[in-house]
Amino acid sequence: MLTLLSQYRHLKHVKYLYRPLSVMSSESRTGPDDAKKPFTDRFFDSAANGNIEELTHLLKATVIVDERNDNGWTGLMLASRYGHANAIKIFLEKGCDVNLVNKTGQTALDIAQFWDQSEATSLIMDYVKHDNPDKQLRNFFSYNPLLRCAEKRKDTNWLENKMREDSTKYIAFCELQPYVLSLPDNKWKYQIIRFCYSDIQSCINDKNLVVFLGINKNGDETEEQAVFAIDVPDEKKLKTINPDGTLLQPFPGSMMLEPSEAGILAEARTMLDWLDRYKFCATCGSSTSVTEGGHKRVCDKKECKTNKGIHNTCYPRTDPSVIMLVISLNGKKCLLGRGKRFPPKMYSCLAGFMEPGETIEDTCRREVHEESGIEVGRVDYHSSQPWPFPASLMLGCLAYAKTEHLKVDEDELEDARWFRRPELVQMLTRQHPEGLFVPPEQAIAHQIIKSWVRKTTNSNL
Ligand SMILES: NC(=O)C1=CN([C@@H]2O[C@H](COP(=O)(O)OP(=O)(O)OC[C@H]3O[C@@H](n4cnc5c(N)ncnc54)[C@H](O)[C@@H]3O)[C@@H](O)[C@H]2O)C=CC1
Ligand SMILES: [Mg+2]
Ligand SMILES: [Mg+2]
Ligand SMILES: [Mg+2]
Ligand SMILES: [Zn+2]
Repeated sequence: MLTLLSQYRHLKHVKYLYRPLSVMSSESRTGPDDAKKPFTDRFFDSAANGNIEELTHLLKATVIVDERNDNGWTGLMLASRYGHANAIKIFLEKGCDVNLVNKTGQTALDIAQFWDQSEATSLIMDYVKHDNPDKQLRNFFSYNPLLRCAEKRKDTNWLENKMREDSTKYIAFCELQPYVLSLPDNKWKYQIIRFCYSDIQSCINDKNLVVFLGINKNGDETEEQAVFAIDVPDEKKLKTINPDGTLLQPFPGSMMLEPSEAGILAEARTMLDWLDRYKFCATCGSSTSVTEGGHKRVCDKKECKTNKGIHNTCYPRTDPSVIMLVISLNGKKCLLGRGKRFPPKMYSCLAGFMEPGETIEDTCRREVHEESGIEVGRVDYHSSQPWPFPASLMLGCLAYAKTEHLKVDEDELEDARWFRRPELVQMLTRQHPEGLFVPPEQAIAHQIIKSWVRKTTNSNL
């Protein structure tokens, strides 16, 4: 009964977010005034009314497919609400983003299901399942477009020739910060500068750290553009080659790269950091030499144990860490904490490094208990994210609490609190009355929170 009531409250709430023309007076629906309406109003009306002709016309040049109204509704959401299958097909063909949520945290699929629009529901479900396997959530820093071509790393001749080829590109780092150009009036504010061998030649010497990142396939099978990362300790050298460049700070700088650029940064930064930190053999303390295009360090002492058999100390590190959204016993709240070094008013998922011999699930249980005193039962995997500061792999999970009483670890956290769903929506959309917010969409924490908010839209206010 309680669930039914809460669904009904929710229904009223959603219903009045958008009033389509079908519930407005007939005068406003047609007539000469219609043409004078702003394009976006006409766009939302045509989506809600299933006016295919107008929709197709507006989408041709005037309105973007993912345009949103004041309540965060897209055309796809409106077409789904009123079950206009033909309009939905147009949006899907145009490549709209089915993952967007409105200000109450609902996707178009949530809306179609909630309003029992079965054709709309199956159209969107089929699209997500079959037509678009790539639509599975991918986190920022994971869109590296390069083919790593690990088999080429041992081919010294190939690598040496590639390093000098005209088509080869270098991205340069100084103190682990990439050298970038700023892009005015662009959503992604920076682009990593690509240098040719002739540009960067003067910076290459025996001491430079250079990593073969991979091949950029340009569609043409014969043209294989290799991409290398190079550490140039002196920024002035880079300035003389390209005076317009600047070094990009990790935060928030790297969040302002296009996702594919951030993917390349993730590989390059972690590799250069590892090469720089692990100069000596971890087993015998001797010096080491870089091989395999920067992907391996071998001990210079022939008799060293690491030169017999395979040793993980010769290879780059990845430190697995868990990051989890803890869900309360009744499924209506979730737990977020404030790390001591967080920006003021930011709350995020709890996180922690894995320890040897632990499963992902056990690390989640241990870290949540250490940091908040909460006991966790079931743990479900969500998604992962490379986090190149310096070498973490974030394993995102949903963790279901067995207790609710908080005992915050004051060494690590400044605060930890249970938040209800409507408050999370405000935090995700930066509309919280106290100004509280969660990390930006580039962080896996944001994506885990958002997907929980979406999934629980209809049943758990
Ligand atoms: N992508 C994202 O949304 C987020 C990423 N993170 C990352 O998750 C990672 C783990 O989170 P924390 O809460 O800091 O972990 P944590 O809760 O395990 O505590 C950190 C402490 O663990 C120890 N530690 C154990 N193994 C370590 C290792 N391999 N490297 C460094 N310190 C280690 C150190 O004493 C350190 O101070 C961090 O790298 C952090 O940057 C954290 C929150 C959000
Ligand atoms: Mg932690
Ligand atoms: Mg911890
Ligand atoms: Mg820990
Ligand atoms: Zn050694």
